[in-house]
Amino acid sequence: MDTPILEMRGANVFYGASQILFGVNLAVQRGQTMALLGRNGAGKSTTFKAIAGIAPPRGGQVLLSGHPVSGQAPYLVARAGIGYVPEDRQVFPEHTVDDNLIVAAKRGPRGDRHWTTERIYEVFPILAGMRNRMAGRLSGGEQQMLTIARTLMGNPDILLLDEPSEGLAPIVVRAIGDLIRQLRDMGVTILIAEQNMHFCLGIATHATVIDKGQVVYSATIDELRGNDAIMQRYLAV
Ligand SMILES: Nc1ncnc2c1ncn2[C@@H]1O[C@H](COP(=O)(O)OP(=O)(O)OP(=O)(O)O)[C@@H](O)[C@H]1O
Repeated sequence: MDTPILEMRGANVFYGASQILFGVNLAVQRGQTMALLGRNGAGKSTTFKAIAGIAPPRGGQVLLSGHPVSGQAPYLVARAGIGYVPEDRQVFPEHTVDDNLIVAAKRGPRGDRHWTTERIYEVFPILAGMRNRMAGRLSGGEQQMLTIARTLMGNPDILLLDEPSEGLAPIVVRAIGDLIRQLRDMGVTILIAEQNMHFCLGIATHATVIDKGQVVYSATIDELRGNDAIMQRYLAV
């Protein structure tokens, strides 16, 4: 197998004295859409924070294309190629959609500039029609699209999406799902944390299941779909 774009090896993460992650291993290959699934409180967001450098592991490593990034400040991790979209949608509310995108524009880790505002507007036509609108006036779903678009403007090697469907109406969840599928089909490498397994079944190529801070299963999405025992036990379907 090729060197994974993103690898977490034996990560132990603590908040103060409480250990939250216990030796988490995770590997995402180029072009995969990996779902990190688990119940509320299982440790999905903490895994993302550990990767992004916000909650650095006390043991273990995070590697990007084989190079260690753990221990680096979050802005350096971002610059190395990890595009993290946190759960709370962070847009600049008093700035236009266009400005939100422009301020996020950055060459990728190897100087590539694949994502431009023009390219974003082709892939996110809904944002194109709102380019002069204040971001704070967008709906929750539109803000979610804008945060994903802004992160792509940094030309990352991998996109980390933390619960992109959370708090959105079913029709909006479908639109976000279509968008992520489109990015997947364009070859964008994605790691997506979700409680909503059904959302991920139609999007992801691979799945890793986390429970009480430990990885309990990792396989292709089709294998997960055929494994009732895992779904019943850890995903409460
Ligand atoms: N800042 C913090 N301080 C202490 N404990 C925390 C903190 N943030 C999260 N936790 C605890 O860590 C555990 C894992 O939380 P985490 O947010 O990673 O789970 P999650 O799988 O992302 O769930 P959710 O879907 O609720 O976000 C939970 O028990 C949570 O209460």
